[in-house]
Amino acid sequence: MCYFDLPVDHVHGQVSVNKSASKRLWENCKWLEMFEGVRVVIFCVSLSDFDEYAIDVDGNLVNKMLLNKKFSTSIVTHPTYDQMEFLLVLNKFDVFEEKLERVPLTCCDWFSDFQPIVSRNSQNKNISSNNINHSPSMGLMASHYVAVQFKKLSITERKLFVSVVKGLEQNSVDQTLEYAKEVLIWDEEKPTFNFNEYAIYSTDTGSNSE
Ligand SMILES: Nc1nc2c(ncn2[C@@H]2O[C@H](COP(=O)(O)OP(=O)(O)OP(=O)(O)O)[C@@H](O)[C@H]2O)c(=O)[nH]1
Repeated sequence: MCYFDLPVDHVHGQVSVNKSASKRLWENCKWLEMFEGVRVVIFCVSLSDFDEYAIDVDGNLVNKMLLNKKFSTSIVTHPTYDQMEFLLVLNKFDVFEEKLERVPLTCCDWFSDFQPIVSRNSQNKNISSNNINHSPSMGLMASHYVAVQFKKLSITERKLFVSVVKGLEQNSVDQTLEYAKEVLIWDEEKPTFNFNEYAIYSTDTGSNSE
């Protein structure tokens, strides 16, 4: 199992990709030096991990989403990332949607209290999620729920930004990288930012309180 962290060098307009094997991440902390000067960490998790299993560092078979949870918690609370913004990228949305038709999200212990309100319209994947006359799809409800679960992990006051992506679609990836740039701009303007104004327009899934 591997994780991607994408340090975005906003000043130089560069994005460097760092794919790290989780085992090495736990055993060797030299990689922390690579994050010097990085202002946003893009933490990538496959939504489709919820019913998959992997061997952890102790040799136990563990649900991949629970491993993501453990790893995410350790990253978010690590002092190295104290001053960095976090963007959680929930990848493989297409696989996730397809999988939800066969496997309930609740099969993962962490998501056991997921109770979507299912209407007939929400079954129809052809309906645009932007159409306010129709319920959101199961995929959207479930990805929103997963995002909130990750947000709840942050014991700090820090905001966790979330983007849902289909990694094989260029537009989808581009949108996420654009969002990462917006996060950096938000970070720069934070000291003069009007938070009340932001609350009105934000489509973000919210903070820990949600
Ligand atoms: N359908 C789909 N495939 C994807 C997406 N993102 C990555 N993949 C594919 O998934 C495969 C595994 O890629 P990664 O997730 O990068 O690799 P990995 O982490 O070693 O694999 P997993 O442990 O299975 O997640 C590759 O064939 C990718 O092309 C996505 O959003 N949708």
